[in-house]
Amino acid sequence: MTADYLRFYGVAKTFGTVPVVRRTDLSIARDALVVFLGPSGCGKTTLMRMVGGLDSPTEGWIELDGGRVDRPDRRRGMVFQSYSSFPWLTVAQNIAFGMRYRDDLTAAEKQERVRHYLDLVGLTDFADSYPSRISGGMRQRVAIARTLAAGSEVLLMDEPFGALDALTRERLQVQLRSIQKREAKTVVFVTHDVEEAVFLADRIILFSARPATIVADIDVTAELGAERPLDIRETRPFFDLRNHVLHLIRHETSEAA
Ligand SMILES: Nc1ncnc2c1ncn2[C@@H]1O[C@H](COP(=O)(O)OP(=O)(O)OP(=O)(O)O)[C@@H](O)[C@H]1O
Repeated sequence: MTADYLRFYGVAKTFGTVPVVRRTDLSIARDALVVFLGPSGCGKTTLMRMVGGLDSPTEGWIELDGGRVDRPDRRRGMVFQSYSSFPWLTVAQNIAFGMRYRDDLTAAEKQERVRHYLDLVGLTDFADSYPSRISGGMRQRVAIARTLAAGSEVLLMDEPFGALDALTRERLQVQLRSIQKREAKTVVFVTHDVEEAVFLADRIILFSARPATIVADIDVTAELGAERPLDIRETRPFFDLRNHVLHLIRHETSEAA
C-alpha cells in the first residue's frame, strides 16, 4: 500500500459564513477501504464532493497520487444513494456507458470489460435487463460496475446502500469488500451507520458534528482482521468495537445537541 495516496492538506470548507468542514489533514493509503463516519449533516458529503473535484475547499487542497484535485476525472468515480442508472439502457449498456470517453480502448476491449465487470458484480444473467426490472441492490451493483469499467482507481461512495433493506444491504457490504480487495481499489465510503462502518472498513475516520473535524482514526483491520465473513457481526471483538465507536459517536452528537 502507498501510505500517502490520497492526502488532505489543511482542507476547510465554509458555505457563506457557515463553517462545514474544519481544517483537516489526512492521509489515505492506496487500496484501503476507508469509511467516513459521522452524524447526519456533519459535512461528510461536502468532504466527498471535494475529493471528487465537484466542489473546492475554501482553504487547503487535496492531492491524489501527488497530483492536485481540482476537477472531476475518471480516476475518481462516484456512487450515490440514489440509483444512477439510465432507465432506457440495459444493464450491459449502462456499464458500457461509463467508457464512452475511453478512446484508448477498442470496441472489443470495451465489450470484454463489460463482460468482466458484469461477472464481477454477479449480473451476467441480467445483462439485457432494464434497470426497472432489477432490484435496488442490483442497481447499485450496476453503478459499481460502471464506475470500475470506466477505469476509476478510487471509488467515492456516499451512503450507497442507504435505501436498501437490511438483508440486501448486508449482502452488498460483503460483495463490496470482496470486489475492493480483488480489484485492488481505494474506496472512500460515507455512512452514518456504525455497524456498516465497522463491518466494511479497514479504517474508520470518525467526524464530529458540523463543522466536521476528525475525532477518531480507528484501524479496524488491526482489531478484526481483513477477512469479514457475515457472522463476524456475532463475535465479541466486533461487538466490542461497535460499542466503542457507538460510544464515541454518541458523545459527539450529545455535545452538538
Ligand atoms: N451548497 C451548500 N450551501 C450551503 N450550505 C450547504 C451546502 N451544502 C451543504 N451545506 C450544509 O453543510 C452541512 C453539511 O452538509 P453535508 O451534506 O456535507 O453533510 P452530511 O454529513 O453528508 O449529511 P448527511 O449524513 O445527512 O447526508 C449541512 O448543514 C448543509 O446544510
